[in-house]
Amino acid sequence: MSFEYRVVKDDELRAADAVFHEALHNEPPNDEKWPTVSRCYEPGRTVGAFAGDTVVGSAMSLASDLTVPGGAVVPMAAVSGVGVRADHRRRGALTGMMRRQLKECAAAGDVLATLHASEPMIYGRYGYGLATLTRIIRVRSARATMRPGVPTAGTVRFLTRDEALTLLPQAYPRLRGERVGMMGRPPAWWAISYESRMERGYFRVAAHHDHDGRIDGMVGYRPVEIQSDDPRIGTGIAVLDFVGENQAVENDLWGFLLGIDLVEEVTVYARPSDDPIGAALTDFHAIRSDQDDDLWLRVIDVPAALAARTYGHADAVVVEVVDPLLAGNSGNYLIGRAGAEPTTAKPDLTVGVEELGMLYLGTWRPSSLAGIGRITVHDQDALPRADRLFATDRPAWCGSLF
Ligand SMILES: CC(=O)SCCNC(=O)CCNC(=O)[C@H](O)C(C)(C)COP(=O)(O)OP(=O)(O)OC[C@H]1O[C@@H](n2cnc3c(N)ncnc32)[C@H](O)[C@@H]1OP(=O)(O)O
Repeated sequence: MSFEYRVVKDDELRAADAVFHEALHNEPPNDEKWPTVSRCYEPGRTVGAFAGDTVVGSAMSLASDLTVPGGAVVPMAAVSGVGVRADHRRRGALTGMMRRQLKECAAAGDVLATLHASEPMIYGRYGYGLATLTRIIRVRSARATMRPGVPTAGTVRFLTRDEALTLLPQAYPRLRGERVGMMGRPPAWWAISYESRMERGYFRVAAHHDHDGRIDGMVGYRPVEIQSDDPRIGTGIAVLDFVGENQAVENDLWGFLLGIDLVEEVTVYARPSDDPIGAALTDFHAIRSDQDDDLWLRVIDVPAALAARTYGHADAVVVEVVDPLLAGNSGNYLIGRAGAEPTTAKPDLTVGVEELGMLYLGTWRPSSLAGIGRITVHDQDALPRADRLFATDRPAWCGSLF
């Protein structure tokens, strides 16, 4: 059976959303919850796979933006809500939707697309490369004491639902700062990550306020059960959002979370790899952390993306980009301190568009990818230059789950 791929109409959105919920083994929202869930979708940005009139696959995106090396903010599609009905799987529905979605996003002017992958084996074939890494940090509260002298910056206070949904979107752009990999949070993001979670049940939201009462940090968390036969073992908390404007604010947010009574373990799901919490505690063994994949990035418009970021100090290299899905991207690019532009010069390196996504925010060095056979080197002398050109000062990090 072949599918039709097209943009989902407004009156088909609920059926498309049900496909996604069922693909994740969740019950689709009832009439009461649908008004909130419908706000998680932006009009005209959901692509469906249709068998006749029936939607059997769905993939949506939000119109957002991403901070790239050098500080430019680039239009980005934040892809989410991907699912195919279990009785229609492995017949190409996802492939058809991904291809159609890339075309739609390109037409909308998105230079990049990003997603968080449920399974890492899936999205490389569509040109998504693992572009930022994150740390899942677990802290045993009972062993966690802040060292004396750790700077603090204000106070933490719980927000009501209405406060959270009005005050946090206003505060976030300032907190985002210039960190590479951080993204804009459009209204639909707040519907997905805060409003829906608050509506589904217990989701606590607290904001950090500076000494003038201005919000400069936020955390959102929910309690989770810790498996144990010991009835005295308390609960755990899972922190799904944790952003502070500066280190002192983040120290306070950590202090707040680790000070909540009857909590055995605090797990923060998305922290940058350079979060210094371990060194801020008296007992480094109070924490355990796992590296995890964060943003998968697909460059939709290669010339625009390469021109948008800045590069380190090194002589130029010529990089050939190969993009089997969006042919206009394939070609040679001269990349140097002054920027990047198409060239007819012969390439020093050849990279697939997936690997370009891995290099773009500075997370991986070209020489590392060459060492594992993921990019082809025509001139070995170009590799250290490419390493310096693509390098960034600080690890890229997104921090917004979607
Ligand atoms: C960004 C997000 O929203 S993440 C959430 C993603 N959603 C889910 O995980 C929900 C549960 N899973 C699903 O709904 C579906 O299985 C999907 C969406 C992952 C895949 O949909 P399908 O229509 O079956 O994919 P399709 O038939 O187009 O397969 C495309 C390719 O990916 C491969 N593939 C698909 N799913 C998987 C998987 N889980 N593991 C490994 N390979 C996979 C297929 O083998 C195929 O490979 P090929 O190109 O070499 O032929």
